[in-house]
Amino acid sequence: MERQTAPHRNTAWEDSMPLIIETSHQRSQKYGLRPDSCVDFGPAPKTELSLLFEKNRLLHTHAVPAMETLYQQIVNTHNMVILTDANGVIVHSLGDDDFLEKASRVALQPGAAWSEQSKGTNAIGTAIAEQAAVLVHADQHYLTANHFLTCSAAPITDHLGNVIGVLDVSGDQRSFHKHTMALVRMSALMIENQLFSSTFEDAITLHFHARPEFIGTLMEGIASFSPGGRFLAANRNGLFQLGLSFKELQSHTFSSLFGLPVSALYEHYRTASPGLLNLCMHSGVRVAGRAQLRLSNTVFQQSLTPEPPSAVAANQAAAAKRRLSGLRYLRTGDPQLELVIDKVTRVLGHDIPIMIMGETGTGKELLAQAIHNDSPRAMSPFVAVNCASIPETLIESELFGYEDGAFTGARKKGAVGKILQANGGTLFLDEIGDMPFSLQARLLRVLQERTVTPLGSDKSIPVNVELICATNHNLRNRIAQGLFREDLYYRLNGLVVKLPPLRERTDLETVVKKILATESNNGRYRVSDELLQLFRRHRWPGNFRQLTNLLRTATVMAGDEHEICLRHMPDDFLDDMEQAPAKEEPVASSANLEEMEQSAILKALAAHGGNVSATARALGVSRNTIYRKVPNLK
Ligand SMILES: Nc1ncnc2c1ncn2[C@@H]1O[C@H](COP(=O)(O)OP(=O)(O)OP(=O)(O)O)[C@@H](O)[C@H]1O
Repeated sequence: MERQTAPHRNTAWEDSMPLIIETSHQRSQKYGLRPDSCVDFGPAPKTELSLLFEKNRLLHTHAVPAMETLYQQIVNTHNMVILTDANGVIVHSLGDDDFLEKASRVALQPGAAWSEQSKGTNAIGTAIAEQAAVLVHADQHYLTANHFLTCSAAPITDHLGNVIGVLDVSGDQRSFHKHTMALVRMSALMIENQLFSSTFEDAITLHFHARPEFIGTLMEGIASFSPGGRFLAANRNGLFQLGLSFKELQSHTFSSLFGLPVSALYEHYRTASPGLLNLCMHSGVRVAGRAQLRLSNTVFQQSLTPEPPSAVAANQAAAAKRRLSGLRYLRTGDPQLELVIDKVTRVLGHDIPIMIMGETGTGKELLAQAIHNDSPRAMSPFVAVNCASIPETLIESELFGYEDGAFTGARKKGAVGKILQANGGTLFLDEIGDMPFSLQARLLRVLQERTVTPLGSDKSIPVNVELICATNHNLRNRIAQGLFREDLYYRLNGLVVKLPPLRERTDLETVVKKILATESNNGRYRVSDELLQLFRRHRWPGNFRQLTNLLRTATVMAGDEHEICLRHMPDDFLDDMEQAPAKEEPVASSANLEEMEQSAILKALAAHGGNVSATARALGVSRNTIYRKVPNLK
């Protein structure tokens, strides 16, 4: 019987697939598997899962944002996004509920092994065996039990080129989409770049490309050098552009590769607005570059001294960067946001916990970081913890830290928890509503007693942190459901602010321009009027995260063109627009009536500069009504 191939095949990469599948089937046979083999689909024991998460903590941390972004692109398509370790064991998965249930029957869940040895030909195992992106469709899977699937996987490699994991999208084979593989490969690259950026501190990192507009995109090459200019590593695109292997590059320096002494690089960044570097690679190809200097955990864009940077320079540059990411840079003209910024500005430095509410991607973390940067604690650490993305079993050790050998799988020397890491600075607890109930009492104790006791230790360590929390749950509902402690809630909600969703923002055009300026590095792109109209009608379920991602891809699609228009939009975005042509009018349930009332009051407040009496007069209601309807105003 002829095996099915995924529809719409046409690239060279796709042409090599039949051979890869054939070879993989031969390997599967050698492993002693039979197409009708029954494999173990049972869930993995909890202890094994804890160890798996602990071993892959770094990969997981950097992969989750890319996975969530990827998932937003394929939501409601009967697909799931999967992250595995280097052996094909699933570490994390996100998916549509209906498909998750079906998937759990073939063990597409954390702890399950998808190496070729255990499941025969499949995208994850075959991507590991081939060290390449692989699409396995329907009956190309070796096991008959997996024939209902279509899977696209891309390996994730570290800065040395070792495969450390796999990113995969698996779904019902009837939901095959020709863009999925490209999305998976782009997301894997994004994770690799994230990991790469976090690997080197005390280093010069050069972002480069032959076309300046590609700097800051996924296409850019990245290479790191020691402060003295010795080559350390390059990302996948960096190696490709340099045209040398990692081994060959090890004997090179910044100067031998880019024809410029490191001292000239420092000199370049002494000027007030240094612009892009114009470099000539050892091969004679000219590239544009932007250097980034990382010193002792501090990232900064521009070295301010002629000498190899000192700690003083690092502090100056870090301060410059902080000024550029303070609250006033979030002001882009939306009245609801203006009100939020005014409120948080008033409590800065008063040790009042701030609770930021808002849908996913509305910029809660960005706001928290800006609050920290403008606060008197700006010189101390800002530490963010996402309570929803850390597996429940790890939150406790992540937050409180642990002593040597406190639990199986713990690192030998113990670890400092995030609370202590934030000492003197700000602790940002994202998705606080997802904090396990059992840990909420411990967190409350830390806040009240201002001490932390690491796991496996009997010593309490004094700690002083400013707390900012964020949630997209309604915490009062969670209290009513017995999922969130009321006492913790009242300890956390000193000032509650709500970030408006993108669809309600009145500054969409400014926001789009701002994102395009950041993404394209030199502001060369603009969005066509027609597309902007479409953006205004869209519901933006992923808010800023979705918009940023969409514009990032669009700038790559637009290439040399200056105007981004409909044809640069991905199909799924256009499909969404067709299905939901206009922002739906809100259905008047009592819950969203309340929200609508609140939103109208907030808008009126903004129009009256936050003056409650003037707002009350304008709306024809009493001041008390306003305080009652917007309880966070006090
Ligand atoms: N005002 C803004 N201008 C430009 N980009 C923004 C803005 N706000 C947020 N973003 C971008 O949107 C993405 C999501 O932002 P952020 O992580 O702060 O949102 P969030 O509300 O904390 O999301 P989640 O609830 O999912 O954790 C980030 O890439 C951020 O840089």
